[in-house]
Amino acid sequence: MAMASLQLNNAIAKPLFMGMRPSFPYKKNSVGRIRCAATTPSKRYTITLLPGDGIGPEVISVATNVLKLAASLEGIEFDFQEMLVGGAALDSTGLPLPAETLSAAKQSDAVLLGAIGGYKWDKNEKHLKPETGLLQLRAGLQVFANLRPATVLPQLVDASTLKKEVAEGVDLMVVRELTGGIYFGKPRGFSVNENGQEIGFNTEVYATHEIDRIARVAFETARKRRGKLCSVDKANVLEASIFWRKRVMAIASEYPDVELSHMYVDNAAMQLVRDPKQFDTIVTNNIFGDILSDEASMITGSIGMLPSASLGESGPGLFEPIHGSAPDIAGQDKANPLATVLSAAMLLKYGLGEENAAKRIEAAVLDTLSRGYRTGDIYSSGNKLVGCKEMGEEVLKSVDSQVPAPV
Ligand SMILES: NC(=O)C1=CN([C@@H]2O[C@H](COP(=O)(O)OP(=O)(O)OC[C@H]3O[C@@H](n4cnc5c(N)ncnc54)[C@H](O)[C@@H]3O)[C@@H](O)[C@H]2O)C=CC1
Ligand SMILES: CC(C)CC(=O)C(=O)O
Ligand SMILES: [Mg+2]
Repeated sequence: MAMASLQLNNAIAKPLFMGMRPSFPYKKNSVGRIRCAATTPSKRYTITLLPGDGIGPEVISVATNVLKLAASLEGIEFDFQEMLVGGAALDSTGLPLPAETLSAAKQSDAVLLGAIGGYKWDKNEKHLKPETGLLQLRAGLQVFANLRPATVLPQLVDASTLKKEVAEGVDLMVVRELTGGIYFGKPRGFSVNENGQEIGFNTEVYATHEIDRIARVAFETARKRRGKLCSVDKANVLEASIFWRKRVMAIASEYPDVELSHMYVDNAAMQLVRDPKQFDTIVTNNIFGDILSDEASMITGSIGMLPSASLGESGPGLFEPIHGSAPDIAGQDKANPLATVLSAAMLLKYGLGEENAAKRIEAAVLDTLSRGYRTGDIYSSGNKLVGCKEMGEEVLKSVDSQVPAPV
């Protein structure tokens, strides 16, 4: 648990995911030409692995190998404990988040998750859905700040669905509130209204402290980036958004150096594809952040490229790709593992404070892409089409061959 309580401070004290920026100063070299000398292992961390469902186990297997190798080159060792979550946990234990999984996660230094969910469990009652297990995990770890960086890598400009001149150079960060809002609000449920009609309902609710703490994370994040924060809400319609905006404006007085703007979520969805370069840091609630980050991922080429870090005030962070279990491609070796590999880099950097090992992974991903390897979701002609496993093997080769990144 050594570094765990430092996570949020660490995350907001440093430029978030600067390593993904095209200007990242790493030394690219041909695979196999240079072999880094391993240092003597001196640090040991416990990592809880939660592969989950669908493509989850495929991408976790790749990311774990990359994590191990990159860390070992920095003298870091891991004790991995693999636990059940989601549909896999339901099938084995009858619960989407068994108590022993949460307990193991809480006691570890960081948690790396693949994805949960699948057709098999879609008709389950709410409390027996894989998704409920994920929400319980996030709430149980109290990881309220979900950082989702969307960076268009120079190697992948052609993979973007947007025109080159629109996509090129995009580097934004979505700061999503993760443990409140409509995904958790009460009352919720099914009922019958006064006309005898069946209804389903949820509640979007935020308390002062929930908005204040995510706003502070977002202001700190923006301060370390390009100093611009856009708060996205629906304050023209929703009381919860009117309150959100009021609190964000109140917290803004603590950050006079950060330029704050506000945008309605429908406009934000449109602006993201019209002119994404206008955004630096976006702060928004749980559901809007979920949706807008999926949209932002496509600017970068694929949802298979976007990592995330979920951090709290103390305790281990949760690191996961932003995508789901992709049942349509599960078990076919088609998944892009890079979002999970990059989530492992975020784990090292923000979860453990092991920035050099994180840089090794980020540099290896860039190197692998520079060498032309592409999974189907980011493929464009002239490149080498590979599956999930082969992409993982190529990233490992790049990790193995890198000059250590500068501190
Ligand atoms: N954090 C999590 O574990 C999440 C779980 N889910 C769950 O996942 C299941 C499927 O949900 P969907 O709405 O289909 O979202 P999804 O993100 O799983 O898939 C959407 C589309 O993107 C593709 N895709 C996703 N990840 C990819 C990757 N790494 N490489 C290549 N292609 C990739 C899929 O093949 C699919 O066509 C559902 O049960 C859902 O509840 C959804 C989102 C997040
Ligand atoms: C599966 C949901 C619980 C959440 C989701 O889609 C996400 O966090 O990206
Ligand atoms: Mg989502």
